[in-house]
Amino acid sequence: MYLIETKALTKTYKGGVQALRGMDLQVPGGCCFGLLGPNGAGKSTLVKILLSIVRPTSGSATLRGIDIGKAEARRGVGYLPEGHKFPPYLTAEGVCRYFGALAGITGKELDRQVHEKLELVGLGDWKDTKLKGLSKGMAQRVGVAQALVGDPGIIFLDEPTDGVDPVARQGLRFVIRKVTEKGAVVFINSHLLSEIELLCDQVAIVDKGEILRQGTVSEIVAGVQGSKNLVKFHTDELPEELWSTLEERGAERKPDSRFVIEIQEDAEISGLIDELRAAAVMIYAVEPQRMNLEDAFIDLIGADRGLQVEKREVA
Ligand SMILES: Nc1ncnc2c1ncn2[C@@H]1O[C@H](COP(=O)(O)OP(=O)(O)OP(=O)(O)O)[C@@H](O)[C@H]1O
Repeated sequence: MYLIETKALTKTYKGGVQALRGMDLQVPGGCCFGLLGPNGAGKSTLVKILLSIVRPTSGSATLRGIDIGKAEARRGVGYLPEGHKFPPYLTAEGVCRYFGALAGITGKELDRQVHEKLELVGLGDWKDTKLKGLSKGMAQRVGVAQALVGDPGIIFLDEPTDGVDPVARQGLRFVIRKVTEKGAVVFINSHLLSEIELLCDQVAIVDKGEILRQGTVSEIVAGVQGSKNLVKFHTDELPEELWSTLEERGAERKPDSRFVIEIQEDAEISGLIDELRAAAVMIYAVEPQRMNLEDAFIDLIGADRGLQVEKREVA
């Protein structure tokens, strides 16, 4: 059973905007799932439908196998909205208590949950501070903590690292991993591709209300049109004769005694190293130049919009 599943989900807003055009999505448990797409792609609409904030026009969706039309589907669901505005007069603890109580948690269990989740996001010492006295990144961590109170099995986080500094961001990655290890799904909406690349086991790229591709980051990156397997070498100056043979095979000189060459298989790297060493050339570094999620995203969205997209240059 998938923890989140949608079938042919569509949404046409009043005025005729088709925000979703038949979305089929399956998200298993124990995974961090990233939803990526440009502005207006339909990401928030999808999350709002799953949380019953917006009604779909057609199609169906389930959370833990329960139809989203039933209130029961939302039991055990945590949510951090984008740009949340929790009352500034509440303390960090107050926010977590408020949302924990709304989820039906009471008494000692609420005390335990609130304490545990604030510690988890590194705000145990700030529990009595009012939100207006916390930095943006700290308030965001309070938002993550409240979404985790009650140990929900499905957690939606909209732009969770917005305003969070790099050290705290790493802390949040640790928190998310801990949660998914226990079998929960963390569903992330983010514009930060590098963050999604670090965090998510599964990614879906959406545009104009449709999923263009879904899979692991490496599966999505492997599908980039015209993606090349490039390797960058950093060596001593090459003898001219050797350079000529490499150039004939498509090698390209780069600054500071570096060159880049396309290979078909990783096994070719050893052969190249042997050739360089046979000519007594010192090798300082060999770096495969992998495409990243941003390249894949730009490639897919560009193709979807009929744009010619320049591939990233290897420096
Ligand atoms: N309440 C609404 N009424 C009419 N149109 C809407 C409404 N909400 C969203 N839309 C439109 O639906 C489309 C999808 O919007 P949505 O907010 O779901 O996209 P998004 O991918 O979350 O975008 P962003 O990254 O900018 O938040 C857009 O064209 C948007 O203008």
